Order: sequence, then C-alpha cells, then structure tokens
Amino acid sequence: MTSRRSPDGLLVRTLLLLRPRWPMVALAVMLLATTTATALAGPWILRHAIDEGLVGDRPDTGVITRAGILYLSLAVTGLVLSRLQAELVGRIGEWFVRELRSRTVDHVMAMSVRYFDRTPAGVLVSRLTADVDALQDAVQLGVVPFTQAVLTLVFLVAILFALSWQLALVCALPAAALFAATVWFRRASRSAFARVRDRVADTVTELTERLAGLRVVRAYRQEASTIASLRGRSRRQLGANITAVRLQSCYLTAMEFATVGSIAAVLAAGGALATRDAVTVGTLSAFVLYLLLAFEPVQSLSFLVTTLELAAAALRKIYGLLDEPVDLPEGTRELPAVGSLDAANVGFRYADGQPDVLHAVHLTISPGERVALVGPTGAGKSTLAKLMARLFDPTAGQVRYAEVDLRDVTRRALRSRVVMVAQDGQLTTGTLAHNLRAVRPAATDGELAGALASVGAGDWLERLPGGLATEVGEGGSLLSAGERQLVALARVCLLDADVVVLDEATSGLDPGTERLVEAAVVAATADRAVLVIAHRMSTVRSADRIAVVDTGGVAEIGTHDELLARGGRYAALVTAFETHT
Ligand SMILES: Nc1ncnc2c1ncn2[C@@H]1O[C@H](COP(=O)(O)OP(=O)(O)OP(=O)(O)O)[C@@H](O)[C@H]1O
Repeated sequence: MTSRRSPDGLLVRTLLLLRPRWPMVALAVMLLATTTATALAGPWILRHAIDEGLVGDRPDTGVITRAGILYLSLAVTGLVLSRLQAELVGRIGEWFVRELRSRTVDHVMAMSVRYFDRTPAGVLVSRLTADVDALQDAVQLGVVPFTQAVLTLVFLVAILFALSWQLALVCALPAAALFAATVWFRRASRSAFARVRDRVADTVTELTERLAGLRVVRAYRQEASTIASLRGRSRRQLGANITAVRLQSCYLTAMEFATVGSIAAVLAAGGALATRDAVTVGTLSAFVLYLLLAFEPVQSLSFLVTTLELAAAALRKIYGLLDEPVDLPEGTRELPAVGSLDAANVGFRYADGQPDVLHAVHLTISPGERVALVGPTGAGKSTLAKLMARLFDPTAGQVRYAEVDLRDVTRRALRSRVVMVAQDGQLTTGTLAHNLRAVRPAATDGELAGALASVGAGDWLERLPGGLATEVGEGGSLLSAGERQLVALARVCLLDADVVVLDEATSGLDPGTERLVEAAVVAATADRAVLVIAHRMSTVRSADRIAVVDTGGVAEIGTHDELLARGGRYAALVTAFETHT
C-alpha cells in the first residue's frame, strides 16, 4: 500500500490539495519572510552602531540611541507579525488535516467488504489516527519553524557575502561538509522513519486483532504466545526507533563541529583582514554574531527534518490509501418503488488470476418471494448472497433491482431496499438504541421499541434494566448470539427494506432461543422478498423456490416438490441431510 512517490510529488500534491487556501498560504509565507528579516536586522544595526558610533575619535551617542530605537521597533513589529502568522498557519494546518481525514474516511467508505477482508483494521486505524496525528504535529511544530530556518539560512548567506565575501568564502568548506552530512541524513532518515511507521502499524494491527479475538485467545489458551508475539512486535518497534534516534545524534554532532570550526576560521581570517583594514570591527562583530545566529536554525533543522520526515512518511501512506482504486463507487440513481432483484449472467472471482467462484449465474427474486440457497460447502452461496446485496460487485454480468444495475444506485437508496443480515458481527460498541439507530438515525425510542416488539423481543427489552440504553459491548459481546440476531432482525423492520438477504444462523442456539429467532425471522421478513442461505430443512421447505448452488452456478431451481421429483442434486442433498440428522 505504501506509495513510492518522490518528495517533490508529495509536495506538489499537498500544494494542490491546499488550493482553496492558497491566498492564506501566500500571506503566511510573506509574513514569515518579513518576521525572519526583522529577526536578522540586529547584528546589521549593531555593525552600524559600532562603526559609526563607537569606533573613531569620539563615541556618537546619537547614532547609538537611533540604532537602539530602530532595533526595538523592528523587534516589536516582528513579534506582532509572527503572532499573526502563527494564527494563520494554525488555521491552514487544521483545515488541511480535517480535509485529509474526511477524504480518507470517504474513500474507505466507498470500499467493498473485500477491501476490508484484505486490509487489516489496524492499518486503517493507524492511517486515521497515528498518521493524521503525525501530520498535525508536523503542521504546528514542523512546517513553520522549518520554513523559518530555511529562510533564515538563505538570508544569512546573502548577508554574509554582503558583509565580506572573503570571510564568507572561509565558511564555504565547513558549510559544504554540513551540506553533505544533511544529504546523507535525509536519505538515511527517510527509510528509517518509514520503518518506524511500518512497525507502529504492525503493533497496532496485532493489538487490534488480538484484542478483538480475545475470546479465541482465552478459549485456546493462547495468552503466552499472544504476549510473546506482542513483545516481539514492540521490540522491533523499539529497534526501529533507536536506529532513527542514532542517525539523528550523528547528524547533530557533525553540525556542531562545522559551526564551531567556521567561527574559529572566521576569527583567525577576520583578525588578519582587520589589521589590513580589509574589514571593520563592526563588520567582524556582525559576521561572528550572524554565524552564531546560523547555529540555531541549522541545529533545529536536524530535529525539524525528523518531524517532517515522519510527516512525509505519514502523508505518503495516507496518499497511498487514497490512491487505492475505489471498488464500490456510489451511483446516482434512485430506485423505482417495486421491483425484482435479479442476477443477470453474473460471474465472480475474488482476485485476478484466481478461478471464477461463480459464472453465468441467473437468479430472480420477485417481490414478496422467498428463495432459499442450498448447496455444498464452498459452492458460492455466501458469495452470491453478498453480490445480491452489493457488498461487492460482480466481475461479469449485473445485479439489478427493477432492471437498474446496483452500481448505478445511490448507497442510501440501495440500503433502504436491500438489506443483508449476516450470522453475526453486526453490532458495534454502544447502546442498544445506538445500534438500532444505525439504520434509521431519526427513529424515536417508541419506534425502536416497536421494532423489537414486532420481532418478538418486546419482553426481552422490558426485562433489560437499562432498556434501550443498555450497553451491548464490543461487537455485541454482552448479548447472547440469539439476542444479537433479534436486534439485527429488528433493524430490518426499522429499515422497512423490500428485500432481505439472510444468512441463517447456525451457531449453537438453545432450542428455546432458536424458536424465538425463527419466529423473529418470519416476523421481520413477512411481506418482503427473501434470499436466505438456508441451513435448516424447515427453512428450505417453507421457501417458494429453492436454488441449488454447485460448481460455481445455480445447478437447479424450483419448488421442494419439483426438485425432489427431478431426483437431481437437490434430492441427493435432502437424502444426505436426512441421513445425517
Ligand atoms: N474473501 C475470499 N477470498 C478468496 N476466496 C474466497 C473468499 N471468500 C470465499 N472464498 C472462496 O470462494 C468459494 C465460495 O465461498 P462461499 O463462502 O461463497 O461458499 P459457501 O457456499 O457460502 O460455503 P459455506 O456453506 O461453507 O458457507 C470458496 O472456494 C471459498 O474458499
């Protein structure tokens, strides 16, 4: 997922993203240049004060006083302008980070469930939290000081040559050494920080997965191996961080040597030039002061490069995510009031180069009709069901509602017509009300309770001490499997969808709960078209038609009696089922 884009590409893309804020950016750069110039005026004023006011026969207090007043006014102006500029940059930064976050969320929302199958949740969490936070830090603490440091150095080089080109040339050798060290540091730190971010994402992924699967960890006594694995990831993260910090300290030492060396060389050469009147005392003093002023931006650049490298690595990853092609784009069409849901010549494969899981499938579910999908394990029933609910798109053919290709339909229109009820994993942390309102945010408490009552869960709701405010836990873990099903079915009633695609629960519900859930399914799906992946014979028998999925397609379709009479695959499946039970 990492995009190997060049830093220039990164900068251009970022500037293009900032387009709506370009006037503010231009103003901020102008303010920055002005404040940098005022901050550098001090030694120049001092030079004037020394050469014109102090050196000579008699000190001229007028010159010194005027120099003092000028220095003070410039310093105050610089302070005021830098406050304005800080405010402006803060706003631009906040806007940029918000824009990036919302684009990332929008992009991820346009992805199919297949994308989430292959992209660990931890990686997405890391993009939206750690990476965006790194950018926020960089904007506030990195970009402005970095630009200021660079501007200061550019102005300083110009000033040093203007003061004395001979002394400026003396500094050329240490400056060249410094430049070489900076180029090396930039290269080395880029890969070091990309590794740091990769290690952080690894740790977050593992942590998320292990915590989400805590029950499995407990059930299979995997505590020790989980702790060992997490420690291993943590150690690798620490190792990557230490390498990055070591690089930084090497660079810092090289920089200090270069600065100290150039001051010593300037003092030696300056003394010789002064005795020959080639430079004035004021010029030499100003020159050394300017060199001391150079130390701070050069030193801070080493840290700022680190912050910016982190931000660039984060930005590269966020752009990488934004560059992943959207595989479930939203259409613009609304849907007619009534219609059949049909698969027309549908083919599907999970990845390029893999064999087709489904090919040339035709299946129509008319309004109000109940169709059961049966077939051997791995035949493609779930895949077909997910395609019918547009959890992802077919690789060939079309899935249509009232003859409209689902790819052309708005997400809202589709979800209010076709809803998929999976076996589990449909609830999120929060209250019962929060989970029910996920499908209809404007529903009143009365409507929520009504939906639960209509699937036979009214008594259950009344027995809950917290009522609709009851917390369901992560993934609904505080509810039983049967209760989770009831909530999912109540959602179908709230949505008032026309077609329900249902993966019938197989998890070991006790007989009482199983009957309750069966009754809830009947209540929630009455008067709606249903496509059910059937695991129980009673569900199969009660269907209007049964589609036998086998070898990548619908092998047989008809009523229970028709298919039995035909004596084909369905008859064989029923015989196998009856022998088994
Ligand atoms: N995310 C995936 N990536 C790659 N292959 C997959 C994926 N999901 C399913 N498959 C493969 O697609 C084929 C059909 O799977 P599917 O889950 O649709 O079958 P099924 O009939 O529902 O099986 P079951 O009755 O066991 O649930 C299988 O060979 C399966 O291994």
